[in-house]
Amino acid sequence: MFARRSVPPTAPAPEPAPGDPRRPAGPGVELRGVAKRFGDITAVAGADLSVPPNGRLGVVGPSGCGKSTLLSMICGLTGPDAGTIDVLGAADAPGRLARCAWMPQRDLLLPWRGVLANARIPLENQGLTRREASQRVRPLLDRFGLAEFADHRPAQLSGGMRQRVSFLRTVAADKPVLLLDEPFGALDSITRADLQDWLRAMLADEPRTVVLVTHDVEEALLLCDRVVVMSARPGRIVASVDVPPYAGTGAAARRARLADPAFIALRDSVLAHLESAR
Ligand SMILES: Nc1ncnc2c1ncn2[C@@H]1O[C@H](COP(=O)(O)OP(=O)(O)OP(=O)(O)O)[C@@H](O)[C@H]1O
Repeated sequence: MFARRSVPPTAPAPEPAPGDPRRPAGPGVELRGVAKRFGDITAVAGADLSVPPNGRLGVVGPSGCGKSTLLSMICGLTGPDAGTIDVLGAADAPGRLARCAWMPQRDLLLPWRGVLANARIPLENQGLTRREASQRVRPLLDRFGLAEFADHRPAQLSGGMRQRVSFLRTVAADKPVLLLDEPFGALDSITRADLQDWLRAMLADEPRTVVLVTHDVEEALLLCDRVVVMSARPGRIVASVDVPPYAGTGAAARRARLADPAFIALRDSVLAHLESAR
């Protein structure tokens, strides 16, 4: 249903210069001793995480354990109370924000803008004209099943459609780091599987550093090369599971993976960690 590439082909990109946010320098995403309190609530306690450039980390954990807070700290929108965060060589909040495309749980679509106009916001923010940004984003509408709805306002869309617009906007931002917070939670199972397949194929073609927060353990294991489990609040990393790569893309490869006894054993082990993390 969805085709593979994230952005329409353009002229080959030159190798990013040193200092360019797209150039990997050192670790992809690294957190050392990161903690965050909101008043009396300790949301995150002493988180240590390291994701190599173009690595894909899945984060699972009980509701309220601080997963979303972790993402908003990585991209610099929430300041940690303790610890350090580095994103592709940037330790300061504006530098981290420049390197990250963040898809929050709530879609934050602008109600007065249509689908296309919402999806092109990051490109407008990067200095493209509305026309140039529309040219880049429009081909993606079809791939996300939104072509007929280009001018529809968010209030005219279903929850699943709004989530697809939000996901499209995140991918279209074309940043080297994707922070995805339950990106497919509101989708029906067929569309969800389609978008998982699309994302996996896109990342195979155009690797990026990904931190994926999800309540779906299978989704984390299908899309990521490592999955960490957070404890109930205050959130700590209590388990880390390496996920062996698997060959192929698309629905057949996914189904074979889901039926693989090694995959089932991995899923059960993450679920067991989750149960003891509550
Ligand atoms: N801006 C805020 N002000 C006050 N408390 C907050 C704020 N953001 C998060 N919290 C609190 O911090 C804790 C962690 O919230 P967070 O949204 O990070 O959890 P989560 O693991 O993403 O939850 P869920 O899986 O339900 O989305 C919660 O107790 C929440 O109430």
